Amino acid sequence: MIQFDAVHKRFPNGTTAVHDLSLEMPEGGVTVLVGSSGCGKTTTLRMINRMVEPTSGTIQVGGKDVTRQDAAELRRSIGYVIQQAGLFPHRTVLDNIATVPLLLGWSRGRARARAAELLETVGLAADAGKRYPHQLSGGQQQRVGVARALAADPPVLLMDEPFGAVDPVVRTQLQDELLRLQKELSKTIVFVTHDVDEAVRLGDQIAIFRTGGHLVQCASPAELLARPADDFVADFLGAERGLKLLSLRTLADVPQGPAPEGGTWSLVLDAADKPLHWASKDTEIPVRPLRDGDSLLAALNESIASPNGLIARIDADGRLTGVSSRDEIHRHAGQAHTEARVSA
Ligand SMILES: Nc1ncnc2c1ncn2[C@@H]1O[C@H](COP(=O)(O)OP(=O)(O)OP(=O)(O)O)[C@@H](O)[C@H]1O
Repeated sequence: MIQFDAVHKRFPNGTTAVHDLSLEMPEGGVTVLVGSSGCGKTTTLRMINRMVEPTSGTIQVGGKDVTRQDAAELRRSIGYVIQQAGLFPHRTVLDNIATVPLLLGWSRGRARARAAELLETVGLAADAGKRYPHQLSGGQQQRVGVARALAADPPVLLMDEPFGAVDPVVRTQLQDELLRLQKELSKTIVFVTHDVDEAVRLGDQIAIFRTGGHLVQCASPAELLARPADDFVADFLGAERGLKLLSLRTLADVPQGPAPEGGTWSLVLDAADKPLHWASKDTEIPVRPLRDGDSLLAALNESIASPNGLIARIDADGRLTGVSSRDEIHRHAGQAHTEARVSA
């Protein structure tokens, strides 16, 4: 666990970057720091590994005051990922990943074997290890950045806008990868972003800051979306925060029935029972079938796009299990909102 107690940071030029911050970041969870530009997110992050020293207050990692530890040693025990990966341009990918293990005194062979293993963990082909950073795409470089941060298996990872410089499709892939990795590794992650959707997707808790380094609210995504503490938080989350809340709920509880027969639209399946499209007498409309783990938001979206308001549901193998109606999805969406408001 990372614990901030009454932490204040004032830079020599008089700027207060962080104001009286008390915050707990739970072990094995993802804490996302969001807020407008200049509100103190990066400063907060960098105080954890002592790249910035607090003016007053205490920060503990795993129960130990960071200011009582050797700064270089502390940094080696905490993974750090930044925007555009920050890789060493003249070292191969493998050597980049092996940096911290080598600093920790591992043998070259062991460090390289670990680096090769991590390449696979972050979804890169083995031959990427021999290349130099500029020979990789932005998304691949970010993956190397994550691998490098994980190399010495640190319990804590600090990630400062790690996916800020890649296009939206790659960004979603990198978020998926991080969620997959986190399921396996359960690191204590502190993640800075400007993007509310990214925060909602990745965070176990989200801390919202406003200018002057003031923490306004820290809560789970569902709690925050259902009960923003004030207008600043509500505005920050955006007008569609109701829809964002639906992105956190799955389709699993929405009932399903058999696909209709004999109506205007019928669902056409292939030989393996996989939905292909909706068909009427003279038109075919594409279908995007959904699984139980897909979100209510995706279901609502698909039910609006569907010509008869029905969505096709499939199992893990892609076979049709049934259909659900727009009304049913709508009813569950409303229920999800009420529950979130009551339990928040
Ligand atoms: N070394 C420094 N000296 C003086 N002021 C600084 C220094 N570093 C940051 N600041 C100021 O402290 C405030 C907080 O900066 P910080 O980088 O933590 O904000 P941020 O929320 O991460 O911003 P962004 O989202 O734009 O990256 C800003 O006003 C910034 O200008």
